[in-house]
Amino acid sequence: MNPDLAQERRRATFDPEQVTSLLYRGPENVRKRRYLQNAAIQDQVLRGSKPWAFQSRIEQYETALQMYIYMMNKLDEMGVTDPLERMYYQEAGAPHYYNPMALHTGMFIPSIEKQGTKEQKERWLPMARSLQLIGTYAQTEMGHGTFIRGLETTATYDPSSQEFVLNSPTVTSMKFWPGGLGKTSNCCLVMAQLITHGKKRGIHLFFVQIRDLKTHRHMPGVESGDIGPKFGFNSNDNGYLKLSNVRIPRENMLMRYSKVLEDGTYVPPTNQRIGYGTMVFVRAHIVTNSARGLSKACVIAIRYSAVRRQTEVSPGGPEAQIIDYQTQQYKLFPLLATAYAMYFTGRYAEDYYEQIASEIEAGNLESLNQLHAVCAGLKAFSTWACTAGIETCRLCCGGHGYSHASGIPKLYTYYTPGCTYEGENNVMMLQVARFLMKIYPDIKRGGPIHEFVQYLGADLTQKSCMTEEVALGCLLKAFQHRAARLLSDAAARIENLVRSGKSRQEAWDASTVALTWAAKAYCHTFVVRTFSQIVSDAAVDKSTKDVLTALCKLYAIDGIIENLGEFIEDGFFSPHQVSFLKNKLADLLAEIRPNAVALVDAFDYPDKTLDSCLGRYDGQVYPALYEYAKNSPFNEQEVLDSYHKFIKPAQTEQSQRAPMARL
Ligand SMILES: CCCCCCCC/C=C\CCCCCCCCCC(=O)SCCNC(=O)CCNC(=O)[C@H](O)C(C)(C)COP(=O)(O)OP(=O)(O)OC[C@H]1O[C@@H](n2cnc3c(N)ncnc32)[C@H](O)[C@@H]1OP(=O)(O)O
Ligand SMILES: Cc1cc2nc3c(=O)[nH]c(=O)nc-3n(C[C@H](O)[C@H](O)[C@H](O)COP(=O)(O)OP(=O)(O)OC[C@H]3O[C@@H](n4cnc5c(N)ncnc54)[C@H](O)[C@@H]3O)c2cc1C
Repeated sequence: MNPDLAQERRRATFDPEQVTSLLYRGPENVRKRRYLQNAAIQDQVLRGSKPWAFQSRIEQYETALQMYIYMMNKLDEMGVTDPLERMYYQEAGAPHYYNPMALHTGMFIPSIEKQGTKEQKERWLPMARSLQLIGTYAQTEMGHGTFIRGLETTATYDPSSQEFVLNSPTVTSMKFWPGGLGKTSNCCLVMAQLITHGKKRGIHLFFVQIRDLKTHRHMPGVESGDIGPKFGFNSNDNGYLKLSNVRIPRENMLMRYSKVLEDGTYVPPTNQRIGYGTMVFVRAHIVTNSARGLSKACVIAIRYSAVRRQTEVSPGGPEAQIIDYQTQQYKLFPLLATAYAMYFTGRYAEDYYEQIASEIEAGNLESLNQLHAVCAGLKAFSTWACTAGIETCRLCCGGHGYSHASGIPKLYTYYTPGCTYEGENNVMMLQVARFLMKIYPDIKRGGPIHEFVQYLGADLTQKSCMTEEVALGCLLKAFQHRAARLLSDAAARIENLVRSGKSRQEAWDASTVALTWAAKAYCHTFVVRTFSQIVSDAAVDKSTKDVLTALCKLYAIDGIIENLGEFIEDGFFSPHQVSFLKNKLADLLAEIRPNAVALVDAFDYPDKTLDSCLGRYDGQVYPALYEYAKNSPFNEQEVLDSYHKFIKPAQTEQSQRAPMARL
C-alpha cells in the first residue's frame, strides 16, 4: 500500500461505509453489488488476455461479444434478473468494452415491453431474452436524428396482403448509428412514417427482421453494415440500414397505444408522443450513468493526486502531494461534489420515472409532459457535467492522464456521446424551455402547478438572505431566484419581440439562447434541491452528515461562482455577500481535503472496474505504469521490422550523402 494513501484513509473523519450505503440504497444492495462484482472479478474467463487499447477494432468487438454472451449466461445461471444488478456484474466483468448488445437489452426489449401489445410481448420477448432475436432501436437516419417527425423511412399499409411495406426512399433516409445494427442484430425496431389509406399518420415503431435467424444472412430487401471507426464505442458495430420494399405482417407494428386495423383504419394514440416513451426511459437512466462516469474519473484523479508528489515546498524539503495545492483542490473537489449530486439526482429521476410511468400505464397521461421535461433536462445537464468533468480530471493527472493507462481517455470517449445520443443536449434544453414557457402563465397567475416549479413565480425584487455563515437554505434560494429571473427574462424578451411585430415562432427562434439559459438554471436548481434534500434526510451519523453537507454546499457555491454574472446582474447578491461565498469556497476546499480519498473510496469501485494504473486502491501507480508500458506490442521485439524497412535504408542513404560523424 502506498503510504500516502494509507495515511489519507487514516485521517478521514467519517465512515465511508455509511456513504456507500446511502449511494446504493442501503446495506443489502451494497452487499449484493459487492457479491456480483467479486463474482465477475474472480472469474478466470473474464480476466482477458491483453489490455483493450492494444487490440484491433475487430478484436475489441469479438472480445466484447464473447464476454457479454458469457456474462449473460452466467447471470441467468445465478438467477440474477434485476437490470441494475446485471449491470454491476457486467461493469466489473468487462469494463473496457461497450457491449454490442447494449441496445438489445437497453432499448429493444424495453420498447417491446412498454409499447407492445400482450400478444406481441408473448411472441417476441421470450425469443429476445434467449437471444434467438437480437434487436436494436433503429430510429436515427443519416439525414435526421433530432427532428424525428422529419424521418423519411416509410411503412405503407397494404390492406390486400395485410402487410406493411417498408422503404428507405433516399440516401438520407438510411438508418444510421443504431448500436449493434451493423453486424450483431438480426432484427430491429424501425421508427418509420406510417401511411394508411394514402395518408401520413406520423412516426411509429415496427418490428423488422433484417437477418435470417439461422444463417444470419440479410433478409430480402435489406442492406446493412457497420458505419466504421468512431471517437469511441469501437467495440460496438453502430450500423446503417437500407430497406427496399421489405414486407412485414400487420401485427409487426407496435400497437399498444395506436393501431392499424385490418382494413387500414388508423386508430391514433391518446397522446402522439407516447411512442417516444423509450427515449424518456433511457434519459432517466442516463443521469445515474453520468454520475458513474464522473465518479470513476474522480476516483482516479483524487487517488492519484494523493500519491503524486511534485515540487519542493521549501528548498530541500519533501515534495508536496499534488492534492495539497489549492488549485488542484479547486479543480477536483467541486467535481467530486458534482458526482455525488448526480448520483442523488439520478436516483430521484429514476424514482420519478417509475411513478409517472405507472400512472401512464393506468391510463393517466396528465404528467407525461412534465416527465419528459424533467428527463430531457436532467439528461442534458448531467451529461454535460460528466463530460466536462472527466476532461478536467484528465488534465489533473498531468501527462499520465493522456495515456490509456490512466483509464480516463476511455471514460471520456465512452461518456461524451451522451451529450448527443438520446436527444442532443441543446435540443433537450429547448424542450425544457418549451415546457416552462407553456406553464409560465399559470406560474404568474399562481394557478395550480407542481411543486417542482412553484418557486418560479417568486417575487423577483427580493434580495439574498446570505450571511457569512452561508446556509444551505439561502444557497437554494439563490438558485431559485436565478432560475425564476432567467425565465422571466426569456418570457419578457419573447413578448417584446411579439409586440414589435414578430410572429410567436419568430420571437421564439430569436430567443433560444435566453431560453436555454433559463432551462439550464432550472435544471441546476433541481439538482441543488435534490442534493440538499437527500443530505438533510439521510439517516447517517453526524460526522458523515457534516461531510455530505460540506460537499453539498461546495456544489452550490461552485455553481454560483462559475455562473456569477447570472446571480449578480440584478443585484441579488451584494459584493459583500459574494466575498462571503468566495471565502466559504476556500474554507470548504480545506474542510473536504482530509476526507477526499475516503469520499472517493465510498463510491466503492473495484480496481478492475476502474481499469486504471493511476486510480488503483493500493496507490502502486508507478510499477503499474511500467507494467502497462511493457505490454505494448511495440515491445514484443527488441528491434522492429520497420527499423530494417525504413530507418536503416534512410540512414544508409543519408550517410552516403553526408558521412556520419564519429560519436
Ligand atoms: C435499471 C437499469 C436499466 C437500464 C436501462 C438503460 C440504461 C441506459 C443508461 C445509460 C445508457 C448508456 C449507453 C446508451 C447507448 C446509446 C443509446 C443511444 C440511443 C439513441 O440515441 S436512440 C435515438 C434518440 N433520438 C432522440 O432522442 C431524438 C431527439 N428528438 C426528439 O426527441 C424529438 O424530435 C423532439 C423532442 C426534439 C421534438 O419532437 P416533436 O415531435 O417535434 O415535438 P415538438 O413539436 O417539439 O413538441 C410537441 C409536443 O410534444 C412534447 N414532447 C416531445 N417529446 C416528448 C416526449 N418524449 N414525451 C412526451 N412529450 C413529448 C413536447 O413537450 C410538446 O408538448 P406541448 O405541445 O408543448 O404540450
Ligand atoms: C454513440 C452513438 C450511439 C447512437 N446510438 C443510436 C441508436 O442506438 N439508435 C438511434 O436511433 N440513434 C442512435 N444515435 C444517434 C443519435 O440519437 C443522434 O445522433 C442524436 O439524436 C442527434 O441527432 P443528430 O445526429 O441528427 O444531430 P443534429 O440534430 O444534426 O445536431 C447537430 C447540431 O444542430 C443543432 N440542432 C439540431 N436541431 C436543432 C434545433 N431544433 N434547435 C436548435 N439546435 C438544433 C444541435 O444542437 C447540434 O449542435 C447514436 C449516436 C451516437 C453518437
